[in-house]
Amino acid sequence: MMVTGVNEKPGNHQNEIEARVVLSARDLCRDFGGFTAVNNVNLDVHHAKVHALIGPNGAGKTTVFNLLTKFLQPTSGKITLLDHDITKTSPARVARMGLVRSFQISAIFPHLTVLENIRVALQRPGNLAIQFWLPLGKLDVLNNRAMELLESVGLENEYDSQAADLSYGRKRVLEIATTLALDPKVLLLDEPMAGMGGEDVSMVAELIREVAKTRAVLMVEHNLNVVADLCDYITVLQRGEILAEGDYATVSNDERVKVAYMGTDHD
Ligand SMILES: Nc1ncnc2c1ncn2[C@@H]1O[C@H](COP(=O)(O)OP(=O)(O)OP(=O)(O)O)[C@@H](O)[C@H]1O
Repeated sequence: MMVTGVNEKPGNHQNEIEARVVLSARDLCRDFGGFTAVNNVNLDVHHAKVHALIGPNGAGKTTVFNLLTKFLQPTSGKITLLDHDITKTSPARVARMGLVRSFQISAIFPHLTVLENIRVALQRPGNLAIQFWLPLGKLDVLNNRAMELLESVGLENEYDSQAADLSYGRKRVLEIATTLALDPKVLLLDEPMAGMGGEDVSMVAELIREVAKTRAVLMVEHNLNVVADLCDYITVLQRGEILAEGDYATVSNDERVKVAYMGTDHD
């Protein structure tokens, strides 16, 4: 029998963690010269949820990503990560704090093996767990951790293959695995399904679903079937502003969204 304290309500703590906002933007604006690319955007990204940022070309999605990861400074507004104000923090520091962005396939080394790619990622600056072990000469720890990571994404059988020889979808899985080496609290994915066929889309969607069990995922995605299937919450941008937000049913039934983005023929 499970014993609980008088004041404890089983499940409440878990609910609190799951409801937790880990990344937020308030009144985020970015001008380029006289042009406002992002205008008063407010976002709350929650732990253990998949949040999509969608919108037509030029809506400001990439600029929002660049602002959140600090590759761009906002003209005004505030960004908070895990209750810390990161509005003026450097990109390297926000990455160390747990906000990690995945850059599609170009981020992997094609002539290294799958395992070597993960080892490189594990040895990146900021990966304190591994730096702690290496001076002790425990290189096996690195290999073990790399294999664990490969198992967690289903690439363990390809550990000795050259990354260049992987299928397109598996290259994407490997790339996401390299970002997991940093143990992000918030993972930003820029069009993770770009250029992929159906089977690969299912494989990567499954991985994202798994990854989001223990962290927040914010993704820019054009494939609306993926968004419908995978994402808990959707923010629709248009001309730098939030046009609509909510779950897929809410945004896909919004007349303004139908007109501006989806077209009325999308089911
Ligand atoms: N460095 C820049 N200088 C000037 N204008 C820029 C700059 N970066 C983006 N813009 C403009 O800001 C607007 C938003 O661009 P952004 O790339 O964020 O849109 P997006 O939603 O990511 O589009 P896409 O889906 O085509 O990638 C566009 O009109 C773009 O031309």
